[in-house]
Amino acid sequence: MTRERIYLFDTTLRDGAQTTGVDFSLDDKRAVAGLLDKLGIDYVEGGYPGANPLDTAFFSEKRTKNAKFTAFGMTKRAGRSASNDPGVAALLDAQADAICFVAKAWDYHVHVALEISLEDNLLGIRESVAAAREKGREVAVDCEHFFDGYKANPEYALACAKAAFDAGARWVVLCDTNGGTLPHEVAAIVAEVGKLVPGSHIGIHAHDDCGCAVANSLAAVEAGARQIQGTLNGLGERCGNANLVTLIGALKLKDGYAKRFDLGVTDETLSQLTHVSRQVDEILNRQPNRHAPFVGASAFATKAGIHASAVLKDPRTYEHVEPDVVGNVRKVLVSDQGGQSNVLSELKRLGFHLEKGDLRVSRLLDEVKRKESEGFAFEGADASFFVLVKRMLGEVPAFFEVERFSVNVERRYNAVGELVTASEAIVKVRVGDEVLISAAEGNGPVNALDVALRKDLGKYQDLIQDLELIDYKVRIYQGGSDAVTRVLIEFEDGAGDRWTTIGVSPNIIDASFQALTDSMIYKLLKSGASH
Ligand SMILES: CC(=O)SCCNC(=O)CCNC(=O)[C@H](O)C(C)(C)COP(=O)(O)OP(=O)(O)OC[C@H]1O[C@@H](n2cnc3c(N)ncnc32)[C@H](O)[C@@H]1OP(=O)(O)O
Ligand SMILES: CC(=O)C(=O)O
Repeated sequence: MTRERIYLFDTTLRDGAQTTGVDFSLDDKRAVAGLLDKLGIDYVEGGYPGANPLDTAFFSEKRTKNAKFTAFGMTKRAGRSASNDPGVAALLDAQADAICFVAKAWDYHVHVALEISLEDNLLGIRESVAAAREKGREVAVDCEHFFDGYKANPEYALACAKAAFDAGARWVVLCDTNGGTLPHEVAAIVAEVGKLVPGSHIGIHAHDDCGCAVANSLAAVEAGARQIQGTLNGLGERCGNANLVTLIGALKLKDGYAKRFDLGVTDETLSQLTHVSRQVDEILNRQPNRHAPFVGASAFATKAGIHASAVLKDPRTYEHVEPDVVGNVRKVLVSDQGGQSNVLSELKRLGFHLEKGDLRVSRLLDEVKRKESEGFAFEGADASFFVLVKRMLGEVPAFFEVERFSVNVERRYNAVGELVTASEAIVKVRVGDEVLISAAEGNGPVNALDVALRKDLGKYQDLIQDLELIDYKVRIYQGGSDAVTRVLIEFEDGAGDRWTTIGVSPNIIDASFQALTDSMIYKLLKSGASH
């Protein structure tokens, strides 16, 4: 069977920039374009030259090596020629391989938003496409609101698509701009367009307002479309766009597609998918979605005991694809939902050699379940689990003992009426026969406690010197008067290793203290320190 090509068109840097809370700098844009280029995306839409200085600057040079670098903008305004339209001029001036025009395809929008005649809108499409073709650019036309427009006035929506194609657009992209269309409607409407415009020239641009953007994109492919527009991690206006990361996973790995279609994304670059997805979140300072298909930290994490038992026998029992093909990893979590298989798997990963049936394994499982009922959650605190196992095995030396600590938090106005906040901590630790007292100030009580605790650990001081507190998370575990605070603290050491510990207490400082001391003990164990 000959395989057809599906072209991927990324609009992270344009529609993705329309996401609430997302602001790309020029460097961010460069970095994202580089990631997309390496991944094998066919078109990288870099933004809207002329709309703002940053996007105009981004188009001062071509930013991709392999992908077609694409400039986005609207068709010419009515009442002037394309050559006299500053918006079209900015697009033609851009150092881009391709231009993607947005054009109205819903008669209602032409009347209400543009306030022009239906014929003038068609003229705008034709003349804008022709102007770009004359300058040697490849052209795509995003037919805005195509599906809503088709439902309201199919003849006019089709006339817009046909006008774009006849004027020389390589791609006529059908947009579900408001994201309200369902897969069966997309399939039927794309098939109708296919009677006028060959499927090899039809694209789909789906928004996710019904949670159907990926399904709609696949439905369009089934109906003949051969270009898919989307964004990394589903960024985009309102609820976002079709998530290209998910689509790449489906198109590359699902039999129905992988056998029929080729993509620019190779098997090798597919293994970078998780990295690319997380890198974009890193660039944007966003928390990655743990539950993202294919690439989320939980996408191959097994928590339930019955699942874990089967996964350890054969991962295919609960996994639809292998995690490493997309650069992700399998994880079996230890929690109150798990059984001995979960614990054994985690023990093996951490380097402990205990067998199923060993009484220590069931004792450990009982202890995990008991502690989780108090509010602990070990699935996100691997270092605390490690310390717990070592304790159960009697392998934690008495490194140090904290005899007492106190924390003082002050908020006051000074003599000249300025607000002053201060936090101080004092920690008294016994290390062997030595009693050490340290005091420290911090930008908050936990910081002060952390600094005081790590100020002087006597003979262990050198081993904890390189620790850096990376992240601190607090969650109230139960509501009402029984509320307990769960604190998760992430540390990194000089070797670049990161780990997370947990503390639980009705008192936030005490919970933080538990997590801090677990981290010190973990680091000392990791360093091979002895009593
Ligand atoms: C569905 C989408 O996501 S389309 C992409 C939307 N993205 C953006 O809008 C981001 C960048 N946009 C911008 O920076 C600005 O809107 C600009 C620079 C493009 C235009 O700014 P302004 O000239 O101040 O216009 P403004 O944003 O207020 O309104 C848009 C104008 O474009 C017209 N217009 C909208 N779509 C089209 C089109 N496809 N073809 C021709 N004109 C259009 C509107 O009728 C409106 O005209 P009006 O001012 O005569 O009423
Ligand atoms: C073009 C575009 O972003 C849309 O119609 O949603």
